[in-house]
Amino acid sequence: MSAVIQQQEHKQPRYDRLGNLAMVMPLPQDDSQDELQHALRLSGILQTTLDVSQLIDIFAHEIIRLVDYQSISYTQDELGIKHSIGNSAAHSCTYRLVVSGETLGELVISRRKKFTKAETTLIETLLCGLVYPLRNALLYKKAVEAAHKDPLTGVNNRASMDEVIDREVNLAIRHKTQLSLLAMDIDHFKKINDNYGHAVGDCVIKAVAEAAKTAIRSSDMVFRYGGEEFLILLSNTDRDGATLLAERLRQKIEETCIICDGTHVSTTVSIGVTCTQRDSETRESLFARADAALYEAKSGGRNCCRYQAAAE
Ligand SMILES: Nc1nc2c(ncn2[C@@H]2O[C@H](COP(=O)(O)OP(=O)(O)OP(=O)(O)O)[C@@H](O)[C@H]2O)c(=O)[nH]1
Repeated sequence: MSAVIQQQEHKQPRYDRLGNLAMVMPLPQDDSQDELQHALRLSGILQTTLDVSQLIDIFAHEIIRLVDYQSISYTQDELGIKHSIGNSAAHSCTYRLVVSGETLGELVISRRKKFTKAETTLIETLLCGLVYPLRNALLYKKAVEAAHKDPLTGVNNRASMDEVIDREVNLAIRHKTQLSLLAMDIDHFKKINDNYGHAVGDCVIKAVAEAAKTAIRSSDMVFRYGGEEFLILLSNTDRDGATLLAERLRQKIEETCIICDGTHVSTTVSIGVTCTQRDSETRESLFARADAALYEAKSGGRNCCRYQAAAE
């Protein structure tokens, strides 16, 4: 196994106090104008997208003409971004990208041959062309995520459900697969608020969301649809699969001891289940059946799951 040699570790590009691009990195006396031109040109090309992965792809594609490398990988932990191009090699330069005190992530460039001083200087100058477009792309990604996420639980919000449901129903009809919908509601949640206070109520909502997130596959989606109501969309899942998952989730929540600021709380949920059955299926028909099934579960004593099929 070959050792990875950190040729530059956690090297941060420097900026003047105004964040002036031309002043970002100290340029060598020779060829400095050329390098600056490359960075400015690169920056212009990179301004054309707000997609982080695409940005790294363009950066990688552009710099290969100037610096030979085997791989480039970019990681941004906060947004869970990991994007790699090529296979990593023995020698690497690692850069922690920082703008105005804000960390944008880490970029690693590697190759079999050691990088020369002139090459690392060039890479650092080129990175100046990347950081501002990258910061804009990350800000955009954060804003888009915030618009689609419920701030309390981190799961998708109602607006997000409204955006995806039609597409998912249409896909299921077109591909003749089954889409299942679970409507899950916390039982007697008002009592939890009344007995323990809203902070504990919020903590219970978070715990239920977490249980739902961990119970589903990565292709499935959880949405907080109302105060203590969640919708779960299961693609490629038929009645048997959906009722099995619903029952497993119900049991898991029943068995979980939720600890909120030292207070131990237990709770249960009722779940209504339905799935797409015919080509005329719409979001309205699916929602109506999931709702009716949830109502049946509530009136059937709560802490249970019910399935509602489409009328013949
Ligand atoms: N803590 C907290 N409470 C919320 C939130 N959203 C809604 N609620 C409360 O959730 C409660 C829901 O009460 P109900 O609709 O009567 O339902 P329930 O008590 O769960 O009764 P069943 O659904 O019939 O089992 C209300 O008291 C709302 O104020 C929230 O974000 N946080």
